[in-house]
Amino acid sequence: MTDLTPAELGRRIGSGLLSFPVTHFRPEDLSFDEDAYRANVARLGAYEVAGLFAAGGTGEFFSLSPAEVERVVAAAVASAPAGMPIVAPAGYGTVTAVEFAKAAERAGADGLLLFPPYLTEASQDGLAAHVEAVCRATDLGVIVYSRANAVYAPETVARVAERCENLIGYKDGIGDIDHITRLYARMGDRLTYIGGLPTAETYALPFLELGVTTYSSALFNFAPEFALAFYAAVRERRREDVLRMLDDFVLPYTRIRDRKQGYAVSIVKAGMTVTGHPAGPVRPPLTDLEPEELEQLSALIKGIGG
Ligand SMILES: O=C([O-])C(=O)C[C@H](O)[C@@H](O)C(=O)[O-]
Repeated sequence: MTDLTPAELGRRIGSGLLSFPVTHFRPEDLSFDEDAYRANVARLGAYEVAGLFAAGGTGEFFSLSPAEVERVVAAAVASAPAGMPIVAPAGYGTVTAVEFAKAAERAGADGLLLFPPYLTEASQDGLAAHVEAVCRATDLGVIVYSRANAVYAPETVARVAERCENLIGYKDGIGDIDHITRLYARMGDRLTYIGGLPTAETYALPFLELGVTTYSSALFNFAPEFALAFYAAVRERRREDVLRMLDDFVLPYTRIRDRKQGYAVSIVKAGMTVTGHPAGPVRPPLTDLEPEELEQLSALIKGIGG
């Protein structure tokens, strides 16, 4: 059971960089490689991060069965250093999302990241009911991931936050300045705001001015020192340093990422391979990088000392 109240969890995760570990699969049959996953969580947990989001988007939540998600979250809880907040995923339709919330509690997680419902579009009233049902089913702090078919209007977030104290965070996967400004102006420090666009470093500095104090770093998986140095430069508003690191590494990296749909995750697993921390292939429907893309990535990573 978590020691953190939802409000404490919100403060903790807003105070530092967020780790979104990949999920390890065995090359021969794509089964979950728990030993390798645990070793990686222990390795990443030794760095100064504010929270670890197990089986998130980068952790291929969408390719795991509910039983696997629970196993991955329990493995993260068992292998991260004591006191590291662990956030578990919930997703798909409302009934399934509630089941994920229960499973997260069983597995010992400290909070929940609520992914968009599967497939269908929904009205703002429907989205509000979806989030409220999940919040009411758990004592854990809940962060909504606003993206794709679940873009939460500021009024919707405010309405649910008023009814559910454990709605503590808003993760943005849209990048609409107007939207974030309206939300922050309305909710201020009642929520923690997380940048959650692919390769979130790209937007970190301008987002900080909008109240978004942290972001989900997928790069942190294979370049933890670089990711932490980047985060420090953002928080200290060292603009020149941020721009240099964007130009040297982050933006060329996104050019490889943009070659195919789904590469935002595949390129992270490729980064693990080229830095000597293999996490296995991605599961379908994602596809792995081509050999020549792997070489380009390797050269880029060498350029930042990785
Ligand atoms: O759920 C997730 O893994 C994400 O939100 C996506 C990434 O961590 C994203 O922010 C990134 O690629 O930096």
